[in-house]
Amino acid sequence: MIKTINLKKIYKNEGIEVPALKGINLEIKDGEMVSILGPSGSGKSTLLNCLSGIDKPTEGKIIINNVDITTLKDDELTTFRAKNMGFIFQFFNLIPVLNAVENVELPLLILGYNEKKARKIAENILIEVGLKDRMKNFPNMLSGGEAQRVAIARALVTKPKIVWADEPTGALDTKTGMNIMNLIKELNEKNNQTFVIVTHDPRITEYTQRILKMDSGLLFEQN
Ligand SMILES: Nc1ncnc2c1ncn2[C@@H]1O[C@H](COP(=O)(O)OP(=O)(O)OP(=O)(O)O)[C@@H](O)[C@H]1O
Repeated sequence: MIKTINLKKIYKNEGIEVPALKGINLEIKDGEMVSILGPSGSGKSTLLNCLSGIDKPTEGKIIINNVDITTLKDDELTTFRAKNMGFIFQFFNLIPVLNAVENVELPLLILGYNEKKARKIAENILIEVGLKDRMKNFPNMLSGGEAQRVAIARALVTKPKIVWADEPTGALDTKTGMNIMNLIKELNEKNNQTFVIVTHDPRITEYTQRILKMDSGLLFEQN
């Protein structure tokens, strides 16, 4: 379970304070697929960055699988994230000098899997996302939809309990975006992983079980 207690984030820049999160209390159950919807500047990315340990909150607790991640030391947090979390970004964030299968196997190599085993697992997951014939393509030889499938495969390859997605369809045309959402939904149902998807696009929320609406650093829940 993911739980926050009175989560606050205040950015401080040259003496100016910007309160981006003003006390967020949320609970997301294991296996849930949730969207966080809100206008530009409402704090969605800040919330996702705090929940996923990319950024540190100013105040409050973030409890993930019974661990308050705000109390972890940097190296403990890095290990916790590598073991428990996967990330999907708007612009895919693939490594340009690695081909598709090399991008996907990288998280496994970082976790210490041997090369043969990592390659096999990466190939299987690329088949699962429909990219059997694109394994050796470099990112610049993939369409946007294919690149996002590779990124999804990379996010899921370590079988994380939680997958964070920041505008996963933001750089794609509508049809490709909907295909990606169908794939994410299918994987969520099959693997019972928690998906938290940040978006400003209400169409994306139709794929999720629950919508958490944000405005001005606060959360308004909707079922
Ligand atoms: N590094 C920063 N320093 C100062 N203020 C920041 C910083 N990052 C974000 N903010 C401010 O915090 C608020 C929330 O920003 P955030 O990026 O979380 O919103 P968002 O809902 O994700 O917006 P968008 O949909 O446009 O990405 C905004 O007012 C923004 O200007």
